[in-house]
Amino acid sequence: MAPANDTVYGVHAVTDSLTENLGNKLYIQDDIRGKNVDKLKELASEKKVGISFVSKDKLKEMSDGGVHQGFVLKTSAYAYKELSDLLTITQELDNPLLIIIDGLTDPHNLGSILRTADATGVSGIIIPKHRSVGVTPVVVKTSTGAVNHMPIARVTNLSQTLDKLKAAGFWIFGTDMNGTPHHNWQTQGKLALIIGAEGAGITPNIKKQVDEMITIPMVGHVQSLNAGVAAGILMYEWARNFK
Ligand SMILES: C[S@@+](CC[C@H](N)C(=O)[O-])C[C@H]1O[C@@H](n2cnc3c(N)ncnc32)[C@H](O)[C@@H]1O
Repeated sequence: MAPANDTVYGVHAVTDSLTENLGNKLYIQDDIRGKNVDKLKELASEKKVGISFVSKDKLKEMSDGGVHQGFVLKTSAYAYKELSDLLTITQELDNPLLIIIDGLTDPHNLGSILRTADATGVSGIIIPKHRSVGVTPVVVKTSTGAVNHMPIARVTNLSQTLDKLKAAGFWIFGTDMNGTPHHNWQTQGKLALIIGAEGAGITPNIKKQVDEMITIPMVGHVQSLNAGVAAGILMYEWARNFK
């Protein structure tokens, strides 16, 4: 089941959907210029959404005759789960692992995390609505189908989500370069593991809420691992205790 494509059009709707990381492809009327074009081109590029320039008639057809103002966006209509669904799924499990994504923007990294999550028996993924990639066609493709088997919840407030997970008995683990070596990670119980953004890592206020930081020791010259690779190593570290 690939995410169905929906269409939104008009400057405001397109801006909102792009900002919410729901855009798949932006279509711009080929003969218009101005600050809206510049703004939406910049936003699409920031969100890694492709752009095509098409005729006014083509846009009219795509928007079903609606007032498109020169902009049509194809969006992902992936059916996200609620946090409560993930809590229900994990309720009866002794040692579930949830992966929490804090600000990843590269769809290849999210797709790769979904693929390994499925392979290792992770119970679900939590991604923030803002400042993070959602389930786009690239994510679907990179996950090689895992997206269809992995419950993914999108949450508005990651900090409140961590509070709810703690109240449900989860231990919250963060990941960076200054924590407990991953081979000493105590993986019994209900676990949630946070993976940080490609550039900045885990946001400081989220770090304050974790029970413990976990590190994959490194001996070479680079500062950190790719987020998808780090997540993969840690999911296998967790899985080897239970599978
Ligand atoms: C490219 S790293 C971000 C590096 C960032 N400058 C920092 O200081 O955290 C992206 C994410 O991958 C994970 N990661 C990368 N290398 C890691 C390592 N050696 N140990 C644990 N997690 C790691 C963390 O979740 C990190 O937030």
